[in-house]
Amino acid sequence: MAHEEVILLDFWPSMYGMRVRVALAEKGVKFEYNEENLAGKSPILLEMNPTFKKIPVLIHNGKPICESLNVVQYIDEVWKDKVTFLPCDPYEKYQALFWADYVEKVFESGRKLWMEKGGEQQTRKKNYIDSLRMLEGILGHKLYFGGENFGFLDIALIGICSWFYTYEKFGEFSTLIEVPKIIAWVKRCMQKESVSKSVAEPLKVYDFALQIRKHYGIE
Ligand SMILES: N[C@@H](CCC(=O)N[C@@H](CS)C(=O)NCC(=O)O)C(=O)O
Repeated sequence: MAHEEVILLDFWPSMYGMRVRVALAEKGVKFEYNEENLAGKSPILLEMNPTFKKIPVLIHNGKPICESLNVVQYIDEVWKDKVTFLPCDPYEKYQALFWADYVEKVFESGRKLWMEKGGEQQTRKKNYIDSLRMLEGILGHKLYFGGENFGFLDIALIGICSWFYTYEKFGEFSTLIEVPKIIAWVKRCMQKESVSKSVAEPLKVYDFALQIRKHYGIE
């Protein structure tokens, strides 16, 4: 493709942002990274995503694409010459999209582990672990969710590895014991530079979570 401008509006601990970072790295697309301050959103974020005012936003030659799974599909279609994320077979493709959508539930149950307080932590923990176990079943004995290749569902989920430590600390469990195949999958994914260079450092994320809890008086 001729000269093009690719800008990513992002926030470093965001699992949604990590999807886009990994997708761009997988395709070898160079981009300008713009870190957002979500407590004081930039005029460009408000202009580029007036509907939700959320990161990530990919700005391709001046035009915004919003919603992380949408952005990853866009990247897959625009930069076709490298790897492909979604299978060509319609059934396989829509299965991948279905499970990528399910990942939202996993992210949301993980968020409740560290953002909510009160007596329901055992239920939250169970919901979170059950949701990951469901995905563990989908992974089965495959190398990646995409089979032999790292694909769309792998990209949709991988950012969660930056948050495992935080979830473990607040939920008091071991991810390795609960979902060992997911941990083995994370290790395989981390061997890819596109992943290891794009995901956030778990201890830094934990520190961030502690600050947010303090800010909202969750202690
Ligand atoms: N469904 C959206 C979720 C994105 C999202 O929740 N972004 C958060 C950061 S992780 C955000 O920008 N929050 C700012 C806000 O809610 O005001 C996606 O997949 O892109």
